[in-house]
Amino acid sequence: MDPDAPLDPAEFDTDLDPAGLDADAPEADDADGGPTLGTPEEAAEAYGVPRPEAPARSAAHQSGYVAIVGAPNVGKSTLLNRWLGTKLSIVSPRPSTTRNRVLGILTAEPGEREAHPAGFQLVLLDTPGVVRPKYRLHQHMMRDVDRSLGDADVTVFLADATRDRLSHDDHQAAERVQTARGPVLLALNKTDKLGLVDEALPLVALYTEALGREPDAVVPISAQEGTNTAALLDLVLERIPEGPPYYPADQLSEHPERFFISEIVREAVFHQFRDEVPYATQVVVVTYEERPGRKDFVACDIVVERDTQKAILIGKGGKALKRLGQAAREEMEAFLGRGVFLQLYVKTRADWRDREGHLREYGFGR
Ligand SMILES: Nc1nc2c(ncn2[C@@H]2O[C@H](COP(=O)(O)OP(=O)(O)OP(=O)(O)O)[C@@H](O)[C@H]2O)c(=O)[nH]1
Repeated sequence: MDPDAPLDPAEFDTDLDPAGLDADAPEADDADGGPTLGTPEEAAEAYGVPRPEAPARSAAHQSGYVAIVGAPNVGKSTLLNRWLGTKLSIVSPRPSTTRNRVLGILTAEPGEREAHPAGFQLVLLDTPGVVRPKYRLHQHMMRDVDRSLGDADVTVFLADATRDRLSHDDHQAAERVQTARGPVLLALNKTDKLGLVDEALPLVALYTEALGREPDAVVPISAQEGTNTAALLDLVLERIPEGPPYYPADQLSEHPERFFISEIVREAVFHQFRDEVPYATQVVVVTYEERPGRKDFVACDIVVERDTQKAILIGKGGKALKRLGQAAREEMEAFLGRGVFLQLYVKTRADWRDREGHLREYGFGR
């Protein structure tokens, strides 16, 4: 059997009412629920980290880069989405979902926010979870992390508040964060899972030791519930330089729609398949056509490393692939706000995660 032969194109063309992603997005930063953690000052005091002198709130427009860095699965993409008030970066319960740095642009135009009347623009960088590289792919991912740390005016070092000690990946992340160009804010996430926020206190000392310095601030948050995420944003803004916007006010990202389309398929793979399959999967958008008066036409290759993985993705009688396509199409329609006609093809590229040629073809290392 030719591994590259297209399957019967899985066609997913039912009439779904495309719903705006915003409809499901949590209210930006004022959601109820989770423990109330108080002001950043109280939080910093509770966590025994003196809050250093923060610069006075700027009267001029501010702009800068903010890197969100941490071990896999700590909630970096969830925080990016929370701040943007929309789902831009894919999220899954499995570690190492994010593979490229995902850039989201948060703009407040002059007069839009009372606390920041001059307006601001933050270029938020969601980075892949820090791991010890096992494949060449991981090396590219870690280069993305380092590049983000080098670009960032402020780094948010995100950690899981529910751990009782640092994992190997947390240590690796702390080591990389040591190279951050600007201030480092330690945010302890998932506090909604704690009975008392104080349970996370011992982590502050452990992270301080791993970083080799005191963080510039410590903030317990819940990215999922929106607890203290606005306070964290305020602490970030206090450290962002004055400057003009880099991007037009209505631009949310610099990635093309094709990038998000491939990420949506990849996210669906993470949600529907277990073990190694999602990690061995890359998605390439082969065709993306907007067709006036008709649904958009999207064709994607789903690339895996082994024929056994291909068989799993396709499933008996193509059932698994059909289910995957249906979920991905619904998400795409919500993202694009338009109807989509989606075709998926599964292909095998042996060991692509370790083949420089394939990695370049898939956009790593550019
Ligand atoms: N309870 C709880 N779960 C959270 C919170 N933030 C994120 N999560 C969950 O943690 C899991 C990982 O979240 P992601 O945002 O994908 O984490 P990430 O750090 O971007 O992950 P990688 O891509 O692996 O680096 C998902 O199941 C999220 O729903 C939180 O504040 N509270």
